[in-house]
Amino acid sequence: MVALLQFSDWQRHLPFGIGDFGSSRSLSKAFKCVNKEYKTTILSRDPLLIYIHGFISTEESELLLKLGEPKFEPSRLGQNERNASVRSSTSATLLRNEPVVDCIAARALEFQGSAMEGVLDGLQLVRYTESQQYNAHFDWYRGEGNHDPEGRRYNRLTSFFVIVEATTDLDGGETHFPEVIQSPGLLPETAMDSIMSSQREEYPGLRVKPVVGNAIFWINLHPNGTGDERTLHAGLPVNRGRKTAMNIWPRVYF
Ligand SMILES: O=C(O)CCC(=O)C(=O)O
Ligand SMILES: [Fe+2]
Repeated sequence: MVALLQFSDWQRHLPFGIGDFGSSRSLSKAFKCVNKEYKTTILSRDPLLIYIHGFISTEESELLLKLGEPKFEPSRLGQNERNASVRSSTSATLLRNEPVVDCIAARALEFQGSAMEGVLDGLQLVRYTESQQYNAHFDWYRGEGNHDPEGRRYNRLTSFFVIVEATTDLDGGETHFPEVIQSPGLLPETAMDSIMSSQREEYPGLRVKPVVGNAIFWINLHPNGTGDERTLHAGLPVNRGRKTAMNIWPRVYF
């Protein structure tokens, strides 16, 4: 069943949503936010890592690309720093109040259930072309976490990494979790083949292939709020073609 999500439903989830609210001619004004159906596969129990099949529709990915297209600029590390040897991709910040963006944000919060205060970081597209990559890193902040403009302390509780574009010639560009070993018996080989790339000795661990519309979700923090080192991950170099994805990072406040 596909139900229409009312404006008030998803607005209620996003009381303090951050992001760029700047004005735009809403490209996605005619877009209808539906409760999209998707399927899930657990890739790892601990840390929890879930693969989501069909998290966004073709219409949604096309709209996201249209919105992001004019805005790609070299990706940052943290707030302002740039270092192409660590992260050589380009990024485009997506505007909030854009129906397709808010629809996907609401879907992400609904997926994780314990939506806390519904505040999201990210909401940006990240794009890799040939030889571009993002070295192994954590999405969570070390130490005390980060502070919002009101001085409240938070960290990134979870991560959604949603593939928005993967050209037909795309080679490489897997999301690699070197510390995650596939839980024995969790998945049949055949299911794994469609999600994982074949063995690449130089990258042991979990290598998730970029497939348009699908997403990876994981939990960044231990129950006591500290960062889980096992969530270390990288965007492996794209050897050929182009990959574009969307980051969503729901926060937890302390
Ligand atoms: O490109 C990838 O596969 C991962 C990107 C990533 O981890 C990030 O943007 O934080
Ligand atoms: Fe990341």
